[in-house]
Amino acid sequence: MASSVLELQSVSFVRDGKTILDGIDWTVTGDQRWVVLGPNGAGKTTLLQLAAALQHPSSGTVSILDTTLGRTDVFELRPRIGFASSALAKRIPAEETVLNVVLTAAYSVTGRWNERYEDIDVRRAQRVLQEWRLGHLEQRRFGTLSDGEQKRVQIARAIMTDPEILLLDEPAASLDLGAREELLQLLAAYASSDDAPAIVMVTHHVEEIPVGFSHALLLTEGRIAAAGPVAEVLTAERLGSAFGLELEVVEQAGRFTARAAS
Ligand SMILES: Nc1ncnc2c1ncn2[C@@H]1O[C@H](COP(=O)(O)OP(=O)(O)OP(=O)(O)O)[C@@H](O)[C@H]1O
Repeated sequence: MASSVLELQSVSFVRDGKTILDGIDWTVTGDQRWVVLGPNGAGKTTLLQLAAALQHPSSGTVSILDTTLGRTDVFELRPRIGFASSALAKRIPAEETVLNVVLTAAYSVTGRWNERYEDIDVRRAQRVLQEWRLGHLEQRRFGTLSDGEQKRVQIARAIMTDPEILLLDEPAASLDLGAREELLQLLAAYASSDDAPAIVMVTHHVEEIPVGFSHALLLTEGRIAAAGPVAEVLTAERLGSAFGLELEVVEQAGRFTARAAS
């Protein structure tokens, strides 16, 4: 079995007297691709922020890539973690070129300013852009891209540093059908490659789970309702209970759909 890249033990997260996460025990190994699902406010984004070393737990331990939060320099740890979220994307300057948005990841900053980049970084950024079907856009300003293109740039940026774990917060949110399907195809291809890192993706919709994702975690009111292989977790009963309605869930060729039971 692959070794763990993320391990949460008895983790709770409290803010302003509100318990946002409670008693979370969760292990992710290098060969796993997880989807995290749950109703609005369940704590999914908070969970991802702990995994990204952007927050510390109120109690319990969070170990990321064999280092324990609170006992490590997060500035050394963060470049080993790929993270993409719409909150992070809002900090990307609209006038920055696509190539620079990806290149700056090498230094974990969101604008280009005065860093010097090696040719090898530029070549890697160009290769990653090609892989995410963005090669023709490398000199375009980030702010002029479509939502679908911007989402792909965010992922390209997150994987630029060759991370050991990739965390994606709602990568397909707000995309139209074509852009969503293109992104899911790219994510499925990336997730299936041998050298891909562990992946954790937060989403609201089972329709947004790429083919090949192996595990699912269902979060409700800050607690784990179910966690394990997708076939065991993404059942009508478990999803219905998490979202509080009777559901029909269909799996076909590795993709899922869910709707209210008639
Ligand atoms: N800093 C904070 N202080 C107080 N409450 C917070 C803080 N951050 C998050 N919360 C609350 O914690 C809960 C969980 O938030 P979180 O964003 O993690 O949930 P989520 O599952 O990602 O939600 P959504 O699906 O709506 O994006 C929400 O009720 C939110 O309002």
